[in-house]
Amino acid sequence: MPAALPPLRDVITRHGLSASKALGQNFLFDEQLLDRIAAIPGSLDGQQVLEIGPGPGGLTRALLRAGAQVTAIEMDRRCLPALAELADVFPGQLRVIEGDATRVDHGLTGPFHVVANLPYNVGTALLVGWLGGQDWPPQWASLTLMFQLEVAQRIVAESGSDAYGRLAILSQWRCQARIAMKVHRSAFTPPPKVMSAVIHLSPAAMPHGVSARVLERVTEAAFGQRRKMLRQSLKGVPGALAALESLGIDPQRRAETLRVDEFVAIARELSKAT
Ligand SMILES: C[S@@+](CC[C@H](N)C(=O)[O-])C[C@H]1O[C@@H](n2cnc3c(N)ncnc32)[C@H](O)[C@@H]1O
Repeated sequence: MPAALPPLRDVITRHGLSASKALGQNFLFDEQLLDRIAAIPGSLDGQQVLEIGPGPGGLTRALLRAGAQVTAIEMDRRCLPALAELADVFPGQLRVIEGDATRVDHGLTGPFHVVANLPYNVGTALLVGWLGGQDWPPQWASLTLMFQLEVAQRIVAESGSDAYGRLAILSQWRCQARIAMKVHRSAFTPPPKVMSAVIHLSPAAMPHGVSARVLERVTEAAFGQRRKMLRQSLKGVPGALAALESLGIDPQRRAETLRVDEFVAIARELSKAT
């Protein structure tokens, strides 16, 4: 059992880690809450975990306590001494990479879980990156990510709702996506203006014969003009109107009324031609 760790507030004070707004820093100090987040992917004992933005290491501690082998990417070099202390307490379990997670290579091979209290300014871009690409199943075994509640609701939204759009389709067409936990703004230091939620995604079977790139193109066009009828919004996508006709999808419908499987069917028709 590792030595007792100092309270996170002391770590912040000792290392002078005043929260930077530019780096999206809202820290979590409640260790019970952090342990509950680390438990969302299931047992992490001996599993590889990629953490983005460990900051002073609150969530990192919880992952290490759960027995994970953690690779953590942090952009703020002020946090590195605090993370080095954590690495000493959990020998051989923590590897820290200094850099921008949207650019650096994590170097992980084999399946890994992603667990992160993401910086809000880069969270959606990272998620879209993890969800993309033709290779499926992906390298990651699950994604457990903190988002603003409003973004989390867009990820799990069903067709017909205001939150439904591109992010819902990219998240749901070959993943199981759910909101695992809502987190009150007061849990963070400093508290952000909005509520948060942890989403959990795990890879599901990839629908047959569908190009991920084509699906992305179709959803981008359809939701680029979400209030317009499909016959208007999809006009610029070659073959899309013919695909609607052959699938019996009324071109007078609007994007937000189409279910995920209907978007997948359109992309499959178009993928035949590419
Ligand atoms: C919301 S804070 C979370 C901190 C800590 N994980 C916690 O739960 O208390 C986001 C963290 O991501 C870091 N960060 C911001 N942009 C980053 C980027 N592009 N790549 C890596 N880390 C980044 C920030 O410095 C900060 O430590």
